[in-house]
Amino acid sequence: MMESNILLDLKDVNKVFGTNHVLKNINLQIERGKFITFLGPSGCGKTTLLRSIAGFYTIDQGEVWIDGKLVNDLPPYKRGTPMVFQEYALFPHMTVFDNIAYGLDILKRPEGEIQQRVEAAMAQVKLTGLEERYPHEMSGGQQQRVAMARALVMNSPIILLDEPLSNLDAKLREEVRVELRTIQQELGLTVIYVTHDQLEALSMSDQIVVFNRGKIDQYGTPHEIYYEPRTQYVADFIGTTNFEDAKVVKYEGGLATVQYGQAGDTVTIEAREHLAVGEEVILCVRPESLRIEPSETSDFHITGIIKSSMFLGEKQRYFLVDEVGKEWIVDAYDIGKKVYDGIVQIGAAADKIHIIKKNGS
Ligand SMILES: Nc1ncnc2c1ncn2[C@@H]1O[C@H](COP(=O)(O)OP(=O)(O)OP(=O)(O)O)[C@@H](O)[C@H]1O
Repeated sequence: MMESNILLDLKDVNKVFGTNHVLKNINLQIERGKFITFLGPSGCGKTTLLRSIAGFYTIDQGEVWIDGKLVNDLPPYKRGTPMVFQEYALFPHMTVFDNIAYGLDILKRPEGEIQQRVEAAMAQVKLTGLEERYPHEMSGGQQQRVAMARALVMNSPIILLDEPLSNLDAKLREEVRVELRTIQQELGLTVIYVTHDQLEALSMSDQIVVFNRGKIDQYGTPHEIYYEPRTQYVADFIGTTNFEDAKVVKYEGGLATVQYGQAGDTVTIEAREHLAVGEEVILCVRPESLRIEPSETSDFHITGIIKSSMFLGEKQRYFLVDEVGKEWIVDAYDIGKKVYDGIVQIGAAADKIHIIKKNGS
């Protein structure tokens, strides 16, 4: 029989704490060898789902399948889904070797087997030779490798990481991020990573699951999540987006002509979902897709006054207030800190505008 590529299959998973319905009909399939991120603000249910997969919580309804097996009734240690927490939860008083051997010790595996498996795991994460070190004698990146080795030694099909980098400073975080992604790719591991940090999610993942109050709003590649958000919630949560209400006046062959703004201007945009004439939609435009004083007539344009600007290192961010008093954010990368006086136009090409259905979220 061919091995299925789906390693984790969640079917209609529901979890309730008292009167708090924390997970609402979660359906999700995760492929082998992928780096998956659960992304969303605090309290949206990411950790609850991770713990439900690991078996620390019993779900109220639904099914959790791991590697073709229904695991609803299995305790955590029989699921093969170790979790790595903040600061990797290494035991500070134990050597690296003992930290990695811990899970096998608990299972009372024979000495020789433990020795051999720990050495193999240490070689996989390139830590051979550091067996006798203590966690505090290692860099953040090395500690992350120990945490991974601890999961690898158990031959786990999935490794679950709950905000493992949240206590590190910005520079170390970035270093460890790269480290983690490298190990995952080199060893073809399946990793589920929980974070509320969108940059972390965008930069590390094969697929991102965006949570919105206990539901999945979108499951897609970082590129899809960023450029083709399915709901206003996703567009708003990931990066910065300008929104404009519009109405569909024509829809034909996947092209929607929409009317927007005070003067009733129109723009024709490729639409991924079927739209009806008369339907209310929201246009999403990223700050980097807008130009101030666009040289040629752009497909989409807004008139207003630049109220302020902000230096952000690689770019200058401008805040424009349009004719109805709404604020627009425009990022300029190439013009230095130019001062604009009086009425200006900002514009974007039609292919930089994304349409979302108004009832999307
Ligand atoms: N053991 C528990 N008992 C009761 N309520 C809980 C428990 N664990 C979580 N909750 C509640 O479930 C909801 C989701 O919490 P969860 O920790 O899953 O969110 P999260 O998205 O991981 O957020 P954070 O990033 O803050 O951990 C919250 O309202 C929380 O208060």
